[in-house]
Amino acid sequence: MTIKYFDRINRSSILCLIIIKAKDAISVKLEVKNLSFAYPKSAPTFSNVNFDLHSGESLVILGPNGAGKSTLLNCLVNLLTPVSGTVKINDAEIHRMNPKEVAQEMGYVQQQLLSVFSYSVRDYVVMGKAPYLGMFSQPRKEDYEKVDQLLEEFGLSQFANHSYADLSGGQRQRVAIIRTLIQTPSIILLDEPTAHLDVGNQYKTVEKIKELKKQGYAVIMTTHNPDHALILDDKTGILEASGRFTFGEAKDVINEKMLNELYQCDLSLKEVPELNHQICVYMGGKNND
Ligand SMILES: Nc1ncnc2c1ncn2[C@@H]1O[C@H](COP(=O)(O)OP(=O)(O)OP(=O)(O)O)[C@@H](O)[C@H]1O
Repeated sequence: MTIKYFDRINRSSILCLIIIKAKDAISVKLEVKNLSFAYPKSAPTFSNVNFDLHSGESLVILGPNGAGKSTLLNCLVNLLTPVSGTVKINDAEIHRMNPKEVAQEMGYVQQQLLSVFSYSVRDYVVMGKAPYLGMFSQPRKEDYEKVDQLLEEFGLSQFANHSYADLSGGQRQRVAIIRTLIQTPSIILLDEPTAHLDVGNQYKTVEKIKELKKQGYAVIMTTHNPDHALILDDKTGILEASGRFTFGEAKDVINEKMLNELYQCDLSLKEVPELNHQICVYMGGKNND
């Protein structure tokens, strides 16, 4: 088993959540077969993870703290080597690809975003182009124009010339997503992209993912909020503490029994007439009264 260095993420501009984009309308297929992983001298983190994801689809991965969601994403982007199983993008096995090739296909926004960069936000974001640049080449004017356009779209223009290190956790998270979009991968993974966000920015992020799907991206995100899966109403993966992974449509895999067992908490699913999906509500023990 090989644990690759975190530092590679910066060099190759792989960022953590997963999004897949159809480059120039090319359709993309991510195929995960019988994927199992264990840290050294530890019980398996997960076993036999199986799913396919296509361009324009999203996969929301739910699971309690420590279940292995980040570990699974790290295996998908080839930062961790699984004990067994395969990950293929358009039939190419990811473990046979070099870091630059992986970064051209997959953009990864990790959960822990380092605050050590002294670059301006604009320069940090444009580094998303790194997988396409030669050793001595520079980003082009069009690359900076795209950066400025995305900063504007995400409401972050006023921070363009600020130091990345001075941003708040939530601002860094959104800037990291923009850097991933500049990377124009075929696949983007987002690990808890809403973790540092206020409630408004959480839902804006979910809406952004809907937009990205429409543009042809496929998105994989981890979250602790089942409502994100219910809103996106697409593929959902449930990773239990036991390492068992269940994959299916949100409406087929999310139910009250599953939620209560997964989170060891009194949760209900409620219909909201104005919405065409259910929402998850904490019952505060009312179900046990
Ligand atoms: N480098 C490592 N070596 C050994 N064990 C590890 C390592 N990294 C993580 N773990 C363990 O693997 C398990 C899964 O961790 P992981 O971070 O993937 O879970 P998670 O579902 O993403 O958790 P959270 O929701 O709290 O972010 C945990 O028990 C964690 O302690």
